Amino acid sequence: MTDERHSVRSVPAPTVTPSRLALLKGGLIVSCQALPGEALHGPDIMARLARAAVEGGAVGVRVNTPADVAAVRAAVDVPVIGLWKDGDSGVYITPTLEHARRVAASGADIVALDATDRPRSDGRTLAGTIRTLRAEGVMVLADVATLDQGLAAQQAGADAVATTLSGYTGDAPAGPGPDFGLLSALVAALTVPVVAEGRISTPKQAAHALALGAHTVVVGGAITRPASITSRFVAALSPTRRSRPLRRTRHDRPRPHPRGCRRDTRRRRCLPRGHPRPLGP
Ligand SMILES: CC(=O)N[C@H](C=O)[C@@H](O)[C@H](O)[C@H](O)COP(=O)(O)O
Repeated sequence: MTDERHSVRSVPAPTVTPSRLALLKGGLIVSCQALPGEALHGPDIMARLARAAVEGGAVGVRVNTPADVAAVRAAVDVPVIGLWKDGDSGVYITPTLEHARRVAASGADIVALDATDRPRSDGRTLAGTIRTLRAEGVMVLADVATLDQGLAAQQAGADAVATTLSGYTGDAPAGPGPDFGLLSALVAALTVPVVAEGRISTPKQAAHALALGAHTVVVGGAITRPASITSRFVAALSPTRRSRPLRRTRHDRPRPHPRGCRRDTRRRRCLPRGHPRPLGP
């Protein structure tokens, strides 16, 4: 369990209306997330990242942890999709009803949660969780990996469904790019808005998702994870010197240390062979 639950400041819950979802239609949502151990981790930095995304034209942002949601909520006036990653296996995106309530209370306009059919750590059913949140006035974005999960989430009352978890649950291997197949299937079968999310790394892919019928498109790492972006360039220049950003979730699980690397314990990362040890704090 992360310690953000103890540090979040209280923010009045926003007035939640379906028009919040309408505001996102046809636009780009930028996922502003940095996990503990990553250079950009922290609410203040996420707030600045969210502001930069809005300056660039984002119609919404997606933010992890109550603390980051509160900071971002105070910094931007676009809809905030909040979530709370807890753990790195099984159901870890807003895994329980209490996680969802805390995210909503921190100022999220919409709460994203794992809507797969896997067991939830509070023993509640997905349907019961969604029903309770909706009764409390919380809008729910259901993160799914399959068409059946999308149908079940809609049936349970989710306001929208996202392809977020495709490739991360063992239902199907993650491809290198977005799961446009699942997106199309969800668009054809559901009446609630479908959000394209996961491994969208180019403007062309984002535009294609909209052309396939996505209500809105979420892009994360390709915009807000400079370590990952840098490593792609580094790998292209010299694959043997590839640097590896620290990853914490199942989605971003730590990768094996490269042969001959040295540990930089102070910054909790590994240094490729030949990398100079950093100076200063
Ligand atoms: C699977 C999972 O845990 N996804 C998380 C959901 O909040 C984030 O780590 C992703 O960055 C986000 O979904 C955006 O995706 P991408 O960074 O690929 O554009």
